[in-house]
Amino acid sequence: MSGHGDPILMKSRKGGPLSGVAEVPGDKSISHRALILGALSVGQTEVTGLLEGQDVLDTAKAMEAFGATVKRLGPGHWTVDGVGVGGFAEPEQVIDCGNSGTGVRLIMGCMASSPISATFTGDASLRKRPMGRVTDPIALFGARAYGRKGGRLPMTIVGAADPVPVSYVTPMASAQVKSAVLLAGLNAPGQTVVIEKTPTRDHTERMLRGFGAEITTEDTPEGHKITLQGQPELRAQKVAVPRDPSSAAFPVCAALLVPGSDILVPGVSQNPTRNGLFLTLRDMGADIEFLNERTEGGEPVADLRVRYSELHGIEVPPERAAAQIDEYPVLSVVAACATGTTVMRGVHELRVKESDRIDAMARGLEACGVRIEEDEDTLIVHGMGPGNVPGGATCQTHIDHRIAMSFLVLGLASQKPVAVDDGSPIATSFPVFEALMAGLGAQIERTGA
Ligand SMILES: O=C(O)C1=C[C@@H](OP(=O)(O)O)[C@@H](O)[C@H](O)C1
Ligand SMILES: C=C(OP(=O)(O)O)C(=O)O
Repeated sequence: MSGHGDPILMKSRKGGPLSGVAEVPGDKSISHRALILGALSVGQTEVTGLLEGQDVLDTAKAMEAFGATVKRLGPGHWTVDGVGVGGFAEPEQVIDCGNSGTGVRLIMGCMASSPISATFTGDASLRKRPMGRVTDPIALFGARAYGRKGGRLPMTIVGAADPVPVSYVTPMASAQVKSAVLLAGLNAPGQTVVIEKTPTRDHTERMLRGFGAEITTEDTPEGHKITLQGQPELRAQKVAVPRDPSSAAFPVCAALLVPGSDILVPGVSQNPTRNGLFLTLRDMGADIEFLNERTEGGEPVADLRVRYSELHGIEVPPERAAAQIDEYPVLSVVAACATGTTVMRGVHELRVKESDRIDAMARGLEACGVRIEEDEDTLIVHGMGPGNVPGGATCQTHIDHRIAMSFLVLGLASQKPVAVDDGSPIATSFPVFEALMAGLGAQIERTGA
């Protein structure tokens, strides 16, 4: 069964200003989808800027197991020879999605409407995460799921031999659930409809359209409605993956918190379903300039110039939650270093990520001397003001890359160093994090296994 490697103890400490250019890797969500849609297309898809994080590498392996041919030509440069919609072969082995909720949930969706079975597993974090949110809607297509109690991995999905199209209102704000339903709808006849009350990241819709599917979106009284015409022939594409705003968040927040810093983060996706953190930081007083705004690979991108700023706490608009869902851990670090209180409501989805991120951040921040209030759906951070967070703790990361990187950012701005018990999960989404942060002048080190 999947593990996540040996723990890597890491520590960060205060140093001089951060400066230079931070070229963060390709977007994780788009990288997964480029491989998956490439595998479901006819012909050879060519991807540049692919994130070579473990989550995406696990999806690449899975696509091979379902019959696609996936090749690496050079750094971030990959090809996928697809099998076409409905062409997935039955994998001979268990599909191990490692740490990746996106990987497992999207892949379950794409095989659910084919007459094949597949068994999925993942690491100790992924095996705790709920899969019922995907197995419920794919059952409507005719697929069956046999998993552990609570809808947990390992789990076998028996795809529908004779799928029917589905109309589904997502019960939670989740792009993974929306995408799983749309991907299942590809191999069903007729129209599959997804309605989401809160719009979530729209990469699946944008990319399906780019690969030739007939897909429309409209705002209706019931919510944001997406209609997909089933059984299209998807055609191979060239996909240029923009840089990941969720990874950019770490150098951006570090530069805002370390006095005297001035950095440039080029080519970061500014897709409005992903840019919530940058808007929130600006509301807190951050000096972020959006330069050279343009479109690359069908996504709006900009170069971000970020300078050290004295920040103040705010009530974060809850309607912005979906557009910054993965950024709350590092936002709570920024909030701890800001003056005044930051209130984050509408964030219950954080409890079912790689870890319970509300709990992980609350416990670690408390250990670093910050006062926190929380309930099921809320995190409130009482900011201590610039330079006033004591730090000096070892924070538990619970096999969660974003928790690890967030506390390492905190250590750059706190009085005493901050350690994390395990930085190894950082490789799932941001394998060059340490080198990139070192290049900016950040003091982050490994302190032993
Ligand atoms: O669809 C995607 O690529 C993702 C959707 C989000 O998850 P949910 O769908 O669970 O909100 C996000 O947290 C995850 O990092 C990536
Ligand atoms: C939640 C995340 O990823 P996933 O759900 O794909 O594991 C994340 O990267 O923050």
